[in-house]
Amino acid sequence: MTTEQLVAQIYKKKSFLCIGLDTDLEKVPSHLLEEEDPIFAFNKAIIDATHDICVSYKPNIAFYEAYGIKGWQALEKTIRYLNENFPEQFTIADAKRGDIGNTSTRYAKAFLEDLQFDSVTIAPYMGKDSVEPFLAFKDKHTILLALTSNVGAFDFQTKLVDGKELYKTVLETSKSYENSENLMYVVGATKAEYLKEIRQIVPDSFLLVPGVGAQGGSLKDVCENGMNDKVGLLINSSRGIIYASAESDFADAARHKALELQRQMAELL
Ligand SMILES: O=C(O)c1cc(=O)[nH]c(=O)n1[C@@H]1O[C@H](COP(=O)(O)O)[C@@H](O)[C@H]1O
Repeated sequence: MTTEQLVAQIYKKKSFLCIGLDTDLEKVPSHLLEEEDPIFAFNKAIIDATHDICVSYKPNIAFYEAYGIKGWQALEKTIRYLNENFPEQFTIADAKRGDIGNTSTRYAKAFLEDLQFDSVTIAPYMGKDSVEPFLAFKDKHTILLALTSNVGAFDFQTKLVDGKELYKTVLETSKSYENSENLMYVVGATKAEYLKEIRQIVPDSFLLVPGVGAQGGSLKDVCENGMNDKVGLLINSSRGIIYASAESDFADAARHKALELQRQMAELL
């Protein structure tokens, strides 16, 4: 999917919501555990109930890998279901990969070519040759961790290196990578006060902003500081939406929570 197509969807739906499919069998309604593939059954119900009010889905790969081959099969079914039925959705493999070049090439092939995700999250720590293999895919997007939502972000990301915060160096340096137009960045919603400065470095890039809902980030603060003239934001919420209820009404409850966020987004557009 191109960035222009993503922007068009955002204006059409008046939504820049990304729903996180962090599917945990300890949290899904117990009646689903009788299904042949409970993870996929849960994801499908959530997608069917919310696809018209969000523009993106982000399965976090850890939640699938944790169930071995069955988890991977559920991930495959989920991305295939999305691509076949809702091709307008921007899909994110939240895998946080990145390795020496030839290994990154295999990760990129797995998520962008084999599974056909639109994008994948990448850790920048290993630098240029670990990121560029992902950027080589046309109309696919590499979402680089810049300033993350967790407390550990202060261990390295905000530390001064040669007089500059490390996350700023990540933003600036990555702009010189080949095919850097395919870059997006992760900035946690809990770090909204940093967004104005981040926008000075990457005014046009899309930012994936997780951390509203369960982690306490504010949608309003993120939009005030981080929105650009093409919106430029994808706001992710996972637990706050998908686990709104653990009963048989879970999909309706998820829709209700997603709708609350979408309505706030529509007002901010
Ligand atoms: O890359 C991410 O998506 C990510 C980066 C970050 O800084 N913080 C963060 O929470 N995430 C992911 O975003 C999701 C947030 O989930 P909730 O806190 O349940 O909304 C999880 O899948 C996290 O792994």
